[in-house]
Amino acid sequence: MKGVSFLIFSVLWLAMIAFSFHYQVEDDKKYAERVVFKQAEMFFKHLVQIRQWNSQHGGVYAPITVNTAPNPYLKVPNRDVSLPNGIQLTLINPAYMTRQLAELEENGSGIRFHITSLTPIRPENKADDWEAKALQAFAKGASFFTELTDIGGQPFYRYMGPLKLDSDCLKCHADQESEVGDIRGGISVSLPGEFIDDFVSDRVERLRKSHLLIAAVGLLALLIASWAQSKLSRRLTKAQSHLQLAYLDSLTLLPNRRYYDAFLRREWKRATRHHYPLSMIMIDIDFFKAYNDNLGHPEGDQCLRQVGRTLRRYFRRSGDLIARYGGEEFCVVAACDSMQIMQLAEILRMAVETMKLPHPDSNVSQYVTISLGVATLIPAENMECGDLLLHADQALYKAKHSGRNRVAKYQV
Ligand SMILES: Nc1nc2c(ncn2[C@@H]2O[C@H](COP(=O)(O)OP(=O)(O)OP(=O)(O)O)[C@@H](O)[C@H]2O)c(=O)[nH]1
Repeated sequence: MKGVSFLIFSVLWLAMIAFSFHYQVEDDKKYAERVVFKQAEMFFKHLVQIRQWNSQHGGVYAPITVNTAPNPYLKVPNRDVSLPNGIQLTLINPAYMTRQLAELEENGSGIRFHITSLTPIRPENKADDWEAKALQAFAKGASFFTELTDIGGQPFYRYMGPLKLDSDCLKCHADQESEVGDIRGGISVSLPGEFIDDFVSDRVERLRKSHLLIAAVGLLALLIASWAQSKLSRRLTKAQSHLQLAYLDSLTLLPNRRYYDAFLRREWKRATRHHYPLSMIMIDIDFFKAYNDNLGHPEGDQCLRQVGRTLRRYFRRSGDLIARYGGEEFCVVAACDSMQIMQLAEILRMAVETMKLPHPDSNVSQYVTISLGVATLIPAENMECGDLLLHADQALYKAKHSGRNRVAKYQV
């Protein structure tokens, strides 16, 4: 893994961790909200049960005190009674009881609930804007209404459920034009937002720690992988350069004799299996000894490099090979017929001649030239690849002895 890849993977990894953190925090918040609304719903249902108990008894009597004054909106016979010992009692109906409980609850736990209706008998039971919205929703068939909203600038999780008129209710509400099953109003339950703040901040802290740990472990793993990979690639590069040294001629950077031998054997076997012709060109620089003698060995090396570069330009196909055979000799192996190899040989000869590399001591040209011996065989089981080499060598001998700077073909 190179530096850039390591950086990209690290950024991707950290982005994934950030996404996971954000997703889980949001999910936990939603979960906490669901729990709070569920609590509010249970609170509402519990209140309804208590109210039912009260209405089943037609209300309950309690001593009249400063906090429990007779309910002026309760128009029933025997609302206030006196015990023989003189104690004054007043009837507490479900609505009155709910209001009293609401006061206790708000002062105690901070949970607020409010019995309300769109047409309240008691002005204090008037619905606030949010409750009015909920009551309108009940009128359209909603069975409950929830929202995270604010009361007096403070966040509250609010739940509201409808109150339906039953036969016990009619004992007190007989004067109203209502029937059993009608929605008489509702009770809103409001839980302070701060109820879940502690839970959420605790979860966020835990998630932050676990995500930081996972991010660090991931980065460490990436770092180790990157280090291991760069070590491996260093080894590979080293092995590759050893391999190149083993198979490349260091002067011309062409494949060397060892590579050529292996290549020829492999191509020979393949051509034998598939019965197609294999051709070879042996190439030798003309009067190279004289070139060396005249210009010096370093110039001779330079000449070999230039000839090698020029010849190499014609070999792009993976099935063809040009190699430095040894000394000032080059060798070509190609999977083609005799006509094609003759054409290629002539192209190579002209390519070297048109380099116009001055040769001060050549008998055939003022420039460096080459002689080429060409041979083609369709390999068979009873032949050897050395036969092809021998034929090409004999053709080269012919080219040399018939004047140099030419192509000669092996003739049986
Ligand atoms: N500079 C240099 N010369 C080399 C290298 N390898 C072989 N030679 C020289 O190549 C020359 C080959 O000479 P010969 O085999 O006599 O052939 P020639 O002079 O080219 O004559 P013909 O091939 O008959 O045209 C020798 O002088 C070798 O020293 C090399 O790597 N560098």
